[in-house]
Amino acid sequence: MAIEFLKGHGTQNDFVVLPDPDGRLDLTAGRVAALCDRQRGLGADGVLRVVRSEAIGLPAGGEWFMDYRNADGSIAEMCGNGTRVFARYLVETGLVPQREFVIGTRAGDRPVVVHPDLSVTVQMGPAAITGASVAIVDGRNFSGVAVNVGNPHLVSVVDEDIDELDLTRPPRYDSDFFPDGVNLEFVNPLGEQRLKMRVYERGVGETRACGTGTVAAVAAALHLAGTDTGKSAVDIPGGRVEVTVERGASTLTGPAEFVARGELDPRWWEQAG
Ligand SMILES: N[C@@H](CCC[C@H](N)C(=O)O)C(=O)O
Repeated sequence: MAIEFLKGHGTQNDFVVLPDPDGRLDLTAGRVAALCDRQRGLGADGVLRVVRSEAIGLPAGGEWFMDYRNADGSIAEMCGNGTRVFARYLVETGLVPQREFVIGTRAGDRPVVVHPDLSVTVQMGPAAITGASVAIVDGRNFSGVAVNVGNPHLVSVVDEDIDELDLTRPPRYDSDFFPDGVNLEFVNPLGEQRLKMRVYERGVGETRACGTGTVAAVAAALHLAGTDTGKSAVDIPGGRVEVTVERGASTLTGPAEFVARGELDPRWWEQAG
């Protein structure tokens, strides 16, 4: 069986997209890790399997389910940048005839709009403040706001330039507070309605963007300012996204790009399993 793939990214958070409408692929953690490996595979921060919701018996309001996996093979509830890439794929291939529709994810249904310039807005659901904790980078403590955007985040707004932080090694965090792991964001406010952010993603490492992370960052910054409603541009190493947060809802708008498409070598796929 030929296995098609596409390579795409959202603000340089990059993904291997695997079209699998009928849910036939045996997508093991080993295969995901091999696909995402930048030396022995295609290289990516994660895998987006495009599967019909009914084909895998998962509850979803939309016809299509985004089966997202992190580069280490672990499963995550949600991926904001991936949802934009996923939405553009469905529209450009004609699998979805309209530009406003719903994508199923493990965090729930996510309505999307694919704009004429092919940027995408995702309704990201609630960004819930769940407490406070600490991230430790290079032995230094950074207090943070815990935010759940379907997946867990800890956002530290820091005084020093985030470009100076050494994120080559995993920051530490309180695993009692985050028993399933956490995505760690470090943020500099850049004035009115603008933030700069770096992220160390659960299951991946430092990435050039994280959509759920940018929503968490804006929600945390608003929370620290004593409010729960607002909007902000967020500059990440891979570009810029726009985020709105209100009570019980949030949106993420940004680009979605495709780089390549091809077929996996079936022998490589077998060995990778
Ligand atoms: N890059 C994604 C988030 C992917 C999942 C995350 N690493 C997790 O484990 O929760 C995004 O754009 O939101």
